[in-house]
Amino acid sequence: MIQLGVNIDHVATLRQARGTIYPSPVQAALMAESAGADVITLHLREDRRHIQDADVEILRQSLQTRMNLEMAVTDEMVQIALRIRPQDVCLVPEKREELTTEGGLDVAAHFAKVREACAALGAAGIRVSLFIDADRKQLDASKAAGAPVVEIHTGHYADATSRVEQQKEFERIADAVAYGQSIGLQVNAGHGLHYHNVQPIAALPGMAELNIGHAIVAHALFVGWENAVREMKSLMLAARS
Ligand SMILES: CC(=O)[C@@H](O)[C@H](O)COP(=O)(O)O
Ligand SMILES: NCC(=O)COP(=O)(O)O
Repeated sequence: MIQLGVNIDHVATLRQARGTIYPSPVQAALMAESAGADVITLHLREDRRHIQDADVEILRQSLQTRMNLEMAVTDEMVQIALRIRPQDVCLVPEKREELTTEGGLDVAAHFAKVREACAALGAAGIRVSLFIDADRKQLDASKAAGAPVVEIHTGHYADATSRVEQQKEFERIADAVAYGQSIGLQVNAGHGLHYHNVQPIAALPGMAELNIGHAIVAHALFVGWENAVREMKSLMLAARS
C-alpha cells in the first residue's frame, strides 16, 4: 500500500521565525503519526534554517513509525546520521542560497562520494534513498551507487505553468518510476505535491511512498493539522483504488 511521509520542516520554519519553542515539530510528528502518516520526514539542512539537531535527536527517540532524515552528502551529515541511526536517510542536493530544493542530486557527477555515503550508511543498517530527477541516467547511477531506494523529484511537475508542460513532466516521472522498478529500485516521489496534483503521481503503478510537507502545513492552517494529514492520505489511497 502506498505510504505517506509527512515532512515537518515547515512546522519548524514557523518556530524559527520568532525563535520560540512553539510550534513543536515533535508534537506535529506524533500527531501526524496518529492521523495516518507512515513516515516522518525531516531535512536537517546545513544552515539549520528550520529543523534543528535537537529535533532530530528527540524525534529519533519518540517516533512510532519511521524517521526519514533528509540531508546533504557531507561528512558532517553522514556522521550525524551514523550517530542518530534513523531507519531511512534521503540524500539531497543543497545550496545555502536556495529557497527550497531546486533539483535532484546529480549522482552520476558525484558518483564516488555518493557511493561512499551509501556504503557507510548501509553498513550501519540505514536504508538510503537518493533524491534524483526523473532521469534514467540518474536511476542507473543510483543503482550502481548501491542505493536501494530513490525519490523522484516532482518539483518541475508541481511548478509547471501549463497543462502541456505538466503533462510532459508527468510523463517523465511515469517513465522514471517504471524504469526504476525495472532495475530493482524502490521508487518514491516528492517535492511540491499538494491536494490538487498528488493523485496522478500516487496512481503510478508501484509508487511506494510520497513525501509531502509544505502543502500539508499550509492546508493545516485552515483545516487543522490532523485533518490535513488525513485528507492527504485519503487522496493518495483513493488514487490507488
Ligand atoms: C528534498 C525535498 O524536496 C524537500 O523535502 C526538502 O526538504 C526541501 O527543502 P525545504 O524543506 O527546506 O524546502
Ligand atoms: N522530499 C520531499 C519532501 O520531503 C517534502 O517536500 P515538500 O512537500 O515540502 O515540497
